[in-house]
Amino acid sequence: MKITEVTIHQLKMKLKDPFTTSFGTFEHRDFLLLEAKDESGVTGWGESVAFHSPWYNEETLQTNWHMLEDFLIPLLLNKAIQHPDEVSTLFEPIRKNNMAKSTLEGAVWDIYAQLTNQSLAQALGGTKERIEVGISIGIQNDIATLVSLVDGYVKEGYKRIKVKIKPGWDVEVIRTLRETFPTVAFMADANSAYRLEDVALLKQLDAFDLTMIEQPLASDDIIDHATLQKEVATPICLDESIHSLEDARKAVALGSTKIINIKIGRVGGLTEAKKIHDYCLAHNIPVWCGGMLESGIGRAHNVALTTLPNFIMPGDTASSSRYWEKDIIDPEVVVVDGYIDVPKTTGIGYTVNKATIAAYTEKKKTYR
Ligand SMILES: O=C(O)CCC(=O)C1=CC=C[C@@H](O)[C@@H]1C(=O)O
Ligand SMILES: [Mg+2]
Repeated sequence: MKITEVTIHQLKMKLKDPFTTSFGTFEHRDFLLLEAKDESGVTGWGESVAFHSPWYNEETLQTNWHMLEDFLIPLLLNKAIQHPDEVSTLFEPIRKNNMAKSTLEGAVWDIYAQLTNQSLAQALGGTKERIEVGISIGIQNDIATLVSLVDGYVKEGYKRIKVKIKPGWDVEVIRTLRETFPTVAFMADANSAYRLEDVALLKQLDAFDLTMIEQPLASDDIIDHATLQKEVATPICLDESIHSLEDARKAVALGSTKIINIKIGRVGGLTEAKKIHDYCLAHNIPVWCGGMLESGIGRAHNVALTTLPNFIMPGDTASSSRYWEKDIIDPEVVVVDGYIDVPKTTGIGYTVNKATIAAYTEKKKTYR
């Protein structure tokens, strides 16, 4: 297999619901799509999950475009490879920049699956025919609004509801949700909003039977999470702290985490994501697939990854219609009663709608 052409598309898509983070509120999702062609003309697609500003990690659309154009595409273009696993090996001389790496590697996996007449799920070794998913709800202006949103999603059939917490928006919010929805599976994502000194407050959350608390402490920490896990009963799940198999190994060895949120872009691609999955399976650490407000292409990659056996907790891969008036794939990703049927067709399993992509594209560039 030889990649002979790459096109980077920069898109802006309006979010149906504004997305509030520590950095502010986003009305739109800006992102890169990467379209790669091999020498036989087979086309594969990848998606950069980097945001337009470095609030989640140090990468942005612009750093991704720079890394792809000046380093990663030149390393791969016209290079004969046998398997997508070789892409991350080719990229080893490049430090970090995992989201940029994942963008190109994902397109190669899509091409490889088509060339071997497999779905991406099959190419990864996945066997599930449907995957169970949850939904992530951002911080709301008041608790009544949050309760109403949760009620709607529970009625839609989502089996797990993820809510954000931060100092001042935590114990009372979770208490109200638990009192209103006694049996719903709730988890809380703190996005590093707390410190080890907040242990007494975080222990109060033990009363509400959360399935996990995601990333309570610093985004580059493993040590303090181990100390915290000894103090709280609720399982800690790491997201931002885990960038590689090595990070996962150390976090598991230290007892810093009982669950890992795997995000393909954060860990540098599907090959590394599979290695982390396999390691966690061998060490009885359940994993689930996190979300990054992806378009249909990133969503399709998440669906395929989630078919691996140790993805035993519902992930954040909600339906396309949760985010977009019109997604860029046909059919869109649809959640029915908390499940997504896994496509059986080759590659990512959804048709990429180039006309819709063009409608959202602000700029693009082709490399040969
Ligand atoms: O894609 C989705 O719907 C999940 C989005 C989501 O919860 C997150 C995306 C990026 C950073 C965080 O805010 C949060 C997460 O940490 O998982
Ligand atoms: Mg998270």
